[in-house]
Formats: sequence, C-alpha cells, structure tokens
Amino acid sequence: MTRPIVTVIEVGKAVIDADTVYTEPVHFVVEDGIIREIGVGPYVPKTGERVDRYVRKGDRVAIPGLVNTHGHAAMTLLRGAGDDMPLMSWLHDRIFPIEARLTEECIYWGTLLASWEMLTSGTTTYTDMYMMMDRAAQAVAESGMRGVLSVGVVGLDEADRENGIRRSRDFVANWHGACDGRIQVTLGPHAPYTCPEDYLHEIAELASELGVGLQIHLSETRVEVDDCLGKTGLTPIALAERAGLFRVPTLAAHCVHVTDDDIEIMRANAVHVAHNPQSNLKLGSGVAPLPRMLERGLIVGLGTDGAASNNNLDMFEEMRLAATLHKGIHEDAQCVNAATAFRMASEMGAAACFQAQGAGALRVGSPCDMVLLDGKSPRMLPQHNLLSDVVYAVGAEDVRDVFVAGEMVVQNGEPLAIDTERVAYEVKRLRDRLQP
Ligand SMILES: CSC[C@H]1O[C@@H](n2cnc3c(O)ncnc32)[C@H](O)[C@@H]1O
Ligand SMILES: [Zn+2]
Repeated sequence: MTRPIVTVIEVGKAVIDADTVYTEPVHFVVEDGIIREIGVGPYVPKTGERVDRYVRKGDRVAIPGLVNTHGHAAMTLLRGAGDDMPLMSWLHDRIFPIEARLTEECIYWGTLLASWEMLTSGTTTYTDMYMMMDRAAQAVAESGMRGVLSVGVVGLDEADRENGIRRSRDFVANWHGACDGRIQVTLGPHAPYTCPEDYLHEIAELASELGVGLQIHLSETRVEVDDCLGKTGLTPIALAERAGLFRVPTLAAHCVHVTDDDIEIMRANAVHVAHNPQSNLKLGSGVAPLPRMLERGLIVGLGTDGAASNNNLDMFEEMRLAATLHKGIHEDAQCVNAATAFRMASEMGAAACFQAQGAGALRVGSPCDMVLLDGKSPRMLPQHNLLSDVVYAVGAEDVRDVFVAGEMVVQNGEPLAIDTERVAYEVKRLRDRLQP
C-alpha cells in the first residue's frame, strides 16, 4: 500500500464554513487531498509523522474554494460580442451565429481562458453546458479545476436529437469521474423551448440509465413562461416534471419567473437551483424569488452564467450581488444575509451541483479546495467581522493562492498549470476569426 501524500498548510485566519471562523493562526493537515486535521497555531509534528510539503502563509486568510453552479465556459470567447439585448434576440441574432463558427480549438482555448479567470478569482469548481465538450474536459483536466460538465443538447430536429443522445452517452463514458473525480458529468438538455417534451423524457431516461444528473435552463424569462403556458397549458417547471425530468437529480438554472406552485414542485422533487443574478439583470430577464426558494428549503447555488451575458466569471461579485439585490427588492436589510450568500457560493453551491458531502467547506473530511486571500488587503481592514469582509468587501484581486484537492493550482495570483500568455495570444487570434 502506498503512503498518503501529506501537506501541511499554515494560514493566519480561516473561514471554515459560514458558521465557523478562526481569527487566529490555523494549520490544516491534508492527506491525499482530504483535510484530516485542523488545529489552532503552527503545526507540531507528532512522533513518526512525515510531512511531504509545507505551505506557510501566515499573512493569508483561508476560505473554501468557491463553486460556480451555472455557466458556459468557452463563452469567454464571446465576451462583449453582444450586450444590452434581451435573451431571445441576444441568442438568435448575436450568439448562435457566432457559435456556428466555433471550432474545437475555440472550445479548448476559451475554456482555458475561463479556467484562468475562475481560478484566479477563487472558484475551484464550476459547471458547464456547452458544445465539443471533449475539448472543454481536456482544458479542465489540464487546469487542475473541478468541473461538472455537460454536452448541451437541443432537440428541434431528428438529427440534433440523435446527435445529442450519442454525444452525451459518449461523454459520460469517457469523462465521468475522470482525473480522480475532479471531472463529473451530467446531461445537459438546453431548455424546454429547445427540447420538446418527449425529448426531455428521453434524456431523463438516459440520465437514469447512466446514473448521472442533469442541468437545464428553466423559466429564465417571462416570454419563455408565457409561450410555454400558451403551447402546453403548463409552466416550464410543470412541463419538465410531466416529462419525468425530475426523476433524476436536476440542477435548474435561473428559475426567475416561478410561481409558488413551481417552487412546490421543485421542493417535492428535490430540484436544485442555480441563481444567476448578474446575468439575469444584464439580459433584463428579472430577479429570481431567491428568498422564497430558500424559505421553502430549496438547495440554491450561485452562478455567473457565460461571460457573454455577465460579462465576467467572478463569484465574489455574484455573492455580493445576491446579498444586496434582494435586500433592495424587498426593502429588508436582513434578506439573504452574508452567511446565506457565502453558503450559496460554497457549501450549498457544492451540494447544488452534486459534489460529495463536505465539499465547499474546510472541515475535517472535506476535500482540500481552498483559497488563500491576502490578509493585508485594505478590503480586510480593520476586520470587525471576517465573514462580512469576504462577502461585502473582498474582490477577486485579493485572491493569492488556490488549492484543488490539496494541489496548489494558483500561486501568488498566477495559475501554475495554465500558460496565460499563450491563452491570451490564442483567444485574440480566434476572436478575429469569429467575427461574421
Ligand atoms: C446547447 S449549448 C448551451 C447553449 O446555451 C446558450 N446560453 C448561454 N446563456 C444562456 C442563457 O442565459 N439562457 C439560455 N441559453 C443560454 C449558449 O449560447 C449555448 O448555445
Ligand atoms: Zn446558461
């Protein structure tokens, strides 16, 4: 039997989870990527204990790696390609024509650009629904991130339907659980307005057969809901339930225009939600009833959506927006407090995208997905309340070092496994080819 790799990480302070904050020096003992011990003060080796790696960062504040529960990574290549438009014309008039020109290398370099952006802004796990996903998975494998990846499928004609099923099946076979479990696969039916009910049913059956969950856009705009009601007499969420979608673990993105009955359907079927406040605001879609969903006990994570509708992948911005937007809407300063927003960006987000128990926190037994913030940042002074600083004040620029499964993937703000100069060169080259 091989001996585990033991890493000791010493930091100045640590947010273990939304309810547990250490304001004194802390050490973490990590064995094969899992946190085995947390102690106050410097690490003192016990007799016979061997440590393979020491990381001494006394001026850093440790937080769990952030979890982005909805996005389309390679859409970084489309950042700024279509702004100030509502969803449907944005998709049909700007995005789909550019996406028709995307090649495999676009997906690879676009996903690496997203990984660079996400890792250096403190995200260690992200979800993705897009195309040519083998190249996205290759980028995730190389970058060191965790990804919950899906082939985005639409079913408006027979050829698309067959391709979607075949590609999804192959993608699960090739990548589910790859890279020591860093890559997880779900199915990715795009939305009820691009996947007819019988196709949603077929995808749910496939997910069940393959033992994976699925992610889908649901009830993002008022137009989507009104069209669906007009055509079927059901809301998109009621339609998805009738199609049998919710018989498999489902992560529903957006859920902006949902009724109380919809929320009850989601609760009864344990549907998870990805709340994307920035993208919903920018596309003029509206504001999801997050407080009602949380009150009813739904598991809700935060997401950026793609970089063409956000227009960045910064989860600190998303967390702060979630913790302020709903206060304003409801004229209630206690609505979605700092702890709730932090939980959604970490532990609840990890649960929302089907990560293992303990993921998204820094407790004993959790995977060591850890972000070290600059404890000397002006945004963390004078430090009345560390959790408040992390949610309301800190920004991506304060992220210094990042670990995924105990491996350092960002050091002093630089990704260790991504050639950032090359990525910058390649995405500029590809941008020029994408213009119609
Ligand atoms: C079939 S691959 C995924 C597909 O989704 C598109 N997309 C990006 N953002 C959104 C959004 O907010 N709502 C619906 N669809 C979206 C993306 O451009 C791809 O075509
Ligand atoms: Zn989306």
